[in-house]
Amino acid sequence: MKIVIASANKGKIAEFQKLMPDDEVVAFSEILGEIEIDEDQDSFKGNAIKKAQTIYDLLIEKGFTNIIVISDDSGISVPVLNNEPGIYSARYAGINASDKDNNAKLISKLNELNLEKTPAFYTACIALVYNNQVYTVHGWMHGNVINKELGENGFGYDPIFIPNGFDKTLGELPNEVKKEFSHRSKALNLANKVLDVIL
Ligand SMILES: O=P(O)(O)OP(=O)(O)OP(=O)(O)OC[C@H]1O[C@@H](n2cnc3c(O)ncnc32)[C@H](O)[C@@H]1O
Ligand SMILES: [Mg+2]
Repeated sequence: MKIVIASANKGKIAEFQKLMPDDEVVAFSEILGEIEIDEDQDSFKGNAIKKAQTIYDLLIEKGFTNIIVISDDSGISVPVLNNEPGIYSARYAGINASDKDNNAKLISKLNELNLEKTPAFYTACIALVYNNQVYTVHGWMHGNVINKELGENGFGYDPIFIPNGFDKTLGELPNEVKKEFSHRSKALNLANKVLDVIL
């Protein structure tokens, strides 16, 4: 089945392709080119719906029929920092901030509090649009963030995130390990259950 991913994040798109090996998973940019969507909603859910619906409407306008669009709005929350950066994870260190910039900002916040390590969790909201109906599901992954980057695997905050039950960061652990229990995998499992019912 052809599923259009309403994301411009290469790390996320790669994870979706690995998580759905039997489907044809296409990034929206391959069909529509580059599009900026203003993530101005106040929740992961609001932004996920906005991204999925925007791409779905553009594809319908182009004459596509019977398509499934999936978006992902996600981020990391650190309770000791009042759940920062949360929905602002992509632009924590400013608009157009790189993963390195965002990790450096989070590390500096930990250092200000003299913390080498503190609990944190990832959230992913996946919005799915099919037949002009929107469905949303969430997944979470708990662990700790540390005040140094370790490893090159994954993307985003993965080099500073140690999932519960492990003593290595997601930057050090193989991608296959993250796939087993990530916020994105858990949300996608629920999205697949929705697809089982609506298709
Ligand atoms: O909106 P799209 O186009 O999907 O791409 P994005 O990178 O802007 O994605 P978000 O708006 O959802 O922001 C998510 C932020 O949280 C980070 N993030 C989300 N999931 C992650 C994961 O599995 N591992 C590491 N960082 C993650 C990611 O690096 C971004 O900085
Ligand atoms: Mg975004």
